[in-house]
Amino acid sequence: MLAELLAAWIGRQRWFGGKGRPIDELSIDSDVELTPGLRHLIVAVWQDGSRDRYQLLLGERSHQLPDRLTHALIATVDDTYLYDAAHDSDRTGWLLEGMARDETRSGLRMRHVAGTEIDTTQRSLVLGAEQSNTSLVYGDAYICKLFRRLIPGVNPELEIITALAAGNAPHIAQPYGWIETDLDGTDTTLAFMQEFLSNANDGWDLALTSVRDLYASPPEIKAAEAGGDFAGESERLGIATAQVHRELAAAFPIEVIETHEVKRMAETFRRRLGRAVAEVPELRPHVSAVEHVYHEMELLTTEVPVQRVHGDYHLGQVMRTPTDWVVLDFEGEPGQPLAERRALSSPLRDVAGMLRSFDYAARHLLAGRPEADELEPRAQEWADRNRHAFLDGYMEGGGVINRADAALLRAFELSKAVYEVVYEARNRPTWVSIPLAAFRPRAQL
Ligand SMILES: Nc1ncnc2c1ncn2[C@@H]1O[C@H](COP(=O)(O)OP(=O)(O)O)[C@@H](O)[C@H]1O
Ligand SMILES: O=P(O)(O)O[C@H]1O[C@H](CO)[C@@H](O[C@H]2O[C@H](CO)[C@@H](O)[C@H](O)[C@H]2O)[C@H](O)[C@H]1O
Repeated sequence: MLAELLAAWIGRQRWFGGKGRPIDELSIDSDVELTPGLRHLIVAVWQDGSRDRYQLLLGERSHQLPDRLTHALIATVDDTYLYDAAHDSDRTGWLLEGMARDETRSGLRMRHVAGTEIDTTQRSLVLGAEQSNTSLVYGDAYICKLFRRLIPGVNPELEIITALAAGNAPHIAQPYGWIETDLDGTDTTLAFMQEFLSNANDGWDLALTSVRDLYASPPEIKAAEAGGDFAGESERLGIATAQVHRELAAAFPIEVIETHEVKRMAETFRRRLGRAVAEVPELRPHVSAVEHVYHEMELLTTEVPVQRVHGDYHLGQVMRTPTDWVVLDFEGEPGQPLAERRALSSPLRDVAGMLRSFDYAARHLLAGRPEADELEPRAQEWADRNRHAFLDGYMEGGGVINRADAALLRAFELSKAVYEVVYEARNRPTWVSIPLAAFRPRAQL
C-alpha cells in the first residue's frame, strides 16, 4: 500500500530522474525508523526493465499537517499524514544529532568529521533550487546535501572534500559530517554536510551582473572600461583553480598517460559525439570540424599528466566569499557512471569547463532575443576578456598550459560543448543555441 502511494508521488518530484516514463513498480528496499514520526526509506523504482534507487525521509503526523508542510504531502492514510520530511524542520534536526553522536541505525551510519563539533540546535530549510538532489540549509551554519538517486559507492564530493580539508586546503567549504549505508555490499554515501557560505555569491550570478552591466552601457564602452568589469575576478578564479588542482594532485595519485591512451580518449570523445548527434541533429553540420579537432589532439598530444579533477567545472560551482573563491560540488558530471567520475583526468578538462562557462555567461542573456545579433560582438568581447584573464590567473597560480596543450584544451572544450548541447536539449531546450555557438569558427585562445 505505501509502495503504491510512493509510486504515484515520486514521478512528480523535481529530483526524480525517470520523468516522462511510466513507473512499472516501486518496492521498499529499506525502511528504518530514525525517531518517532521520521523514517528513512530506500526505494527501488522499475521503469522499462531497469531499476533506480532513491532515498526518502518519510514523515508521519496524526490528525493534522501544518500549512507549511502541505506542499510536501505524499498521501493521507486514515488519520495519518505521510509527507516528505526533508521539508520538516521539526524533524530534520535529528540528522544533526545523529551525525554529532555518530549514530548507527539498522545499517544507516551517521558520522561527523573528526575534530569538528556540530551545533544540533540549527533548524533547516530546503534550498530553493531543488534539482537532482535536495539540500538542507541549517541556519547559516551548514548545508547538507541528500543524494536522491543512489549510486553504490563513496560519493566523490565526500572523498575529495575530506581529503582536501585534511590538508587545510583554503578554497573549499569545510566538511562536517555524512550519512552512509551499504548498498549492494558497497559503502554508499547518502548525505554530505558542509559549512554553509552564508555571505558568498554564486560565480554565475556575479558574471551575469557584469554582462548585464556591459549590455546596458553605451555601445562605445569596451568590456575593460565598463563599471562591472569581471576580469579581476576571473583572474583570481584562475589562481584559485590552479591551487585546487595542486592540492588534488598532492592528495590523490597522479599518472602520465601516453600516446595509445590519448587515442583511447579521442575515441571516447568520438563515441560521445556520435551519440550526441543521434540525439540532437543540430550538431550534424559541425561533426567534421569537431572530428578534425579530435584528430589534431591525437596527432599533437603525446603525454598527458592526469590526476583527480573537479570534472564538471563551471561558474555555478564556484562561490565568491568576501575574501576568496571557493569551489563546490566535486561530484563530476551528473549522469556519468561513478568509475568515470572518479577517473584520473587532465586538469585542462576543468580549465576547458570554465572557459565554456564564460561563453555561456556572455551569451545566455541573448538566447532567443531579437537584439542577439547586434550584441553578439559585445558577448564575444566579454567572453574573450574573461577567458584570457582566467587563463592568465591559472598560470600565475602555477597551473601549467604549454604550447602543446592548446590542441588538448580545444578538444576538451568541444567535448564539453557536445555534452552541453545534449544537457540543454534534455533540460532547457531554449538554451541549446548557447553551446551550439561554440562550434562556430573563432580565433583560438
Ligand atoms: N557550502 C555552500 N554554501 C553556500 N551555498 C552553497 C554551498 N553549497 C552549495 N550551495 C548553493 O547550492 C547550489 C547548488 O549546489 P551544488 O553543490 O552545485 O548542488 P547540485 O549538485 O544539486 O547542483 C550552489 O549553486 C550554491 O548556490
Ligand atoms: O551544476 P551541475 O552539477 O548540476 O551541472 C549540470 O548543470 C549545469 C547547469 O546548471 C550545466 O552547466 C551549464 O550551464 C551553466 C549555466 O547554468 C554554465 O555555466 C555551464 O558552463 C554549462 O556547462 C552543467 O554542464 C551540468 O553538468
